[in-house]
Amino acid sequence: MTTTDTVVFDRVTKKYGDVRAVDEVSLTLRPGETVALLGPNGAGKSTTLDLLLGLKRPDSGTVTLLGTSPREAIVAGRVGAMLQSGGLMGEVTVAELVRLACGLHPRPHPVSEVLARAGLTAIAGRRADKLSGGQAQRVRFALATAGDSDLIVLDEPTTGMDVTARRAFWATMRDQADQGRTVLFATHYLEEADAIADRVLVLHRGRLLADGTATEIKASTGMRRVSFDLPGGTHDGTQDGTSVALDEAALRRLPAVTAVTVSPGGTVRMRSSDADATVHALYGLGVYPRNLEVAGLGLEQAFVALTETDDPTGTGARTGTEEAVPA
Ligand SMILES: Nc1ncnc2c1ncn2[C@@H]1O[C@H](COP(=O)(O)OP(=O)(O)OP(=O)(O)O)[C@@H](O)[C@H]1O
Repeated sequence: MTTTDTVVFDRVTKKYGDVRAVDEVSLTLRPGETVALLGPNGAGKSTTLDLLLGLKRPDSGTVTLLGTSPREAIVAGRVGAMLQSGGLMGEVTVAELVRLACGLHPRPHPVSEVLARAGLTAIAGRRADKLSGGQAQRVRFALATAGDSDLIVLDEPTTGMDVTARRAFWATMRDQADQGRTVLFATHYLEEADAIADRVLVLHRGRLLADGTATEIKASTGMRRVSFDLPGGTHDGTQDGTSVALDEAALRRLPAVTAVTVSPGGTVRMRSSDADATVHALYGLGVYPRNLEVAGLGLEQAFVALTETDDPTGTGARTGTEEAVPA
């Protein structure tokens, strides 16, 4: 393993016509880091991974892998990748496919070890094109870890895997990072990013909106979650039982509130940029909430808050009116 930075993007831009799929992105990934790449559909995650793997060339800026070009790093077997698309070769067994991948790698691991790590030993004799979705994902994972690579790139790796397979997969990846490898994965599962990644990158409309630990990203929004139950499960939550029109619209008008949902059972969830002011105003309305909780945002809510304030007009206006506040 080398101490050179594993990945360096220096002001990388990739355009498709008028679309800036990747827009002036600069980042550095280091050995031993597990990094999640997050972003809504079309944010530029796959394009970023393609640029990183040398499958696409930037229009401007430079991509450096392990101190050299993506192509050279890949030819030297220093990068293992598990991409979303692509069927597996037919007519061959899982073991034959893994043997082939190991045979092509300059620093291969033993075939039996690769099969075992991916949980494929029991189905090693099956035809590779006759597998379930989750099994096929595990084969792709095996191909990505066939040799001793410095960087492992995974595009939505756990899609289709069941809970047990997912757990085993991430334990293995953690192990790979502990051995000094860099693991970069794109995902839509924010809870996985939160639980597994040392570092989270948030892409939106091609730009890198956030780069930090999950904790830093949650805190960076400056937002808090405020939740409470309305007395009696109704929307009339006054102390003396008299009615206040406390519907979603009224809650939305409270100071600093940026999002509201009210469940049919009367549980209110709000997002606020100043929880003290919001709660104070709530009491000011004569409402006495039960089970009041004020907490930091989860990664999913932080992600929504970050990406929705990055609107195309640059005005910070919210997108969508029927916004949900994930629990
Ligand atoms: N070959 C292409 N030709 C034209 N536009 C493209 C091409 N590939 C991607 N794009 C556009 O570039 C932008 C980024 O796409 P990309 O596939 O990188 O996003 P993504 O974050 O991986 O999305 P998803 O989560 O849906 O997989 C999108 O607006 C997409 O429509």
